[in-house]
Amino acid sequence: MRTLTYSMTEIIDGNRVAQSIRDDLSEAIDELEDADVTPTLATVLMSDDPASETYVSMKQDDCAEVGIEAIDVEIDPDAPAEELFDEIDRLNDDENVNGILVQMPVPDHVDKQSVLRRIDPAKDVDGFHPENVGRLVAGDARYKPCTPHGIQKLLEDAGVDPEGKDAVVVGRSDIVGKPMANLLVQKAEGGNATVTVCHSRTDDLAAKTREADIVVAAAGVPEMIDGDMLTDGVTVIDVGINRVDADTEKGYELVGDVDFESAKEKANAITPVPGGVGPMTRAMLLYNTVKATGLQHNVDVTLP
Ligand SMILES: Nc1nc(=O)c2c([nH]1)NC[C@@H]1CN(c3ccc(C(=O)N[C@@H](CCC(=O)O)C(=O)O)cc3)C=[N+]21
Repeated sequence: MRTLTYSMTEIIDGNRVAQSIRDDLSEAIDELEDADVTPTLATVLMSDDPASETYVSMKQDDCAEVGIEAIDVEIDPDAPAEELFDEIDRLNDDENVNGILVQMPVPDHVDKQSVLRRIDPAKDVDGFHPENVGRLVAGDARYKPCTPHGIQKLLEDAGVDPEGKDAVVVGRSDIVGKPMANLLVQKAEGGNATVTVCHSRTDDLAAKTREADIVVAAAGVPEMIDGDMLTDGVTVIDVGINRVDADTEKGYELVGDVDFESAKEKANAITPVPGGVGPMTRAMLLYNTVKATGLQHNVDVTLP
């Protein structure tokens, strides 16, 4: 008897999952409207980097789609840091503003940690303020950082429960790697994994990733994880959004931290770039903005 085996790899559609989050946010937004409150997000851009400009404008479009009011603040990247701090203070004091996002990176002459500390933690919809980081680590998160939270939603959608699994996070950034590892290890839904955090000083990365049931690639190095570094049946989450020069209309193409074609041969499920994690990051920003608005106005909102 011959056994025919074949495997189907699920391509996890971040655009679809993000759309369903946006749709499901309408319930909470209606509940806020019933209380005469329109959730409002202020984005602050102090950069002329085209990628940053693109991301901020996408966030504004997302807000318009779901009925969140967007306030768009731009600061000359050559202006003194005080100008940014004054703007943050003004937004902190503005009762109509529920969420504040200062697009990273800020210019070199602006101290990033001071920016993160300056934002009212109640309006810190990125979840980057030390108070919110502390609460996350303590297992009492208020605003989960958008990218790791979005990844939890993608895993859930793909039917991958991290509980009991070996998860390898590649990258130790404050905005993705560290909070991702924290969420995956926590004794909570979407957590309970055994987590290894790898980074640029890791000895024999491939030996670690080959042991993983779930790999989250967030190192910011184009296509650094390939199929040879993975085991059969792995779930691969690619956080990379590297712009590499290419002969396209825009002059670049987006490449993940994962070599998609070879990784797909091993994976049971994998996120593409674009159309994977990126749209989820934006959807969870809307989620946090709605959550923030509910908290600030004592409205018990129904979140997806
Ligand atoms: N305070 C702050 N908060 C952030 O959340 C933040 C930040 N600063 N600085 C930069 C990074 C990057 N980031 C992205 C979000 C969505 C996409 C995204 O939607 N990407 C699309 C494609 C985008 C394109 O076509 O260029 C996709 O992957 O399908 C990308 C990148 C948020 N960030």
